[in-house]
Amino acid sequence: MRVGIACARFNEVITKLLLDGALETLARCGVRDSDITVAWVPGSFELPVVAHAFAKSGRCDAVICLGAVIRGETSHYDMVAGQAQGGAGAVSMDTGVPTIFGVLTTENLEQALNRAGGKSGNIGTNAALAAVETASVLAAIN
Ligand SMILES: O=c1[nH]c(NC[C@H](O)[C@H](O)[C@H](O)CO)c([N+](=O)[O-])c(=O)[nH]1
Repeated sequence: MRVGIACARFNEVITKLLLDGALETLARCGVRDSDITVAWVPGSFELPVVAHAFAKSGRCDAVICLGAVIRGETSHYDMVAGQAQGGAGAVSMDTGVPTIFGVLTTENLEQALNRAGGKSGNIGTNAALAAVETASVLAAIN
């Protein structure tokens, strides 16, 4: 299975933890390092365009978008989060390549840390599992 991961650098203290969780989970699922490509983008707003490139490349069976949008620190929270969510969904439907939304949208940094390997788990891990399962389902159908 080949996986493309688009990771936002904004709030990198969080997104690096999400990426670590995703990579560890993909390895546990048997995905080879050589079949994983990670691309860093400035922020979550840029995730969809890189996800689309991964999906259209023909070299990814699944794409994972990782980011952290924190309301307490931005006046355009809804726009950034909306673009990331809507964009990831559009890539999935436009290309047929499962594009997983692993973007945290939280009120504050503490909530984000709790969901990046803290007491609420790691959204990066969840996203990796969703990518592997959905790609497997599609492979069985197609
Ligand atoms: O990923 C994020 N990008 C953010 N902004 C940058 C945005 O994603 C774009 O990179 C930027 O608007 C340039 O297009 C955030 N805030 O503004 O706070 C944020 O919380 N998270």
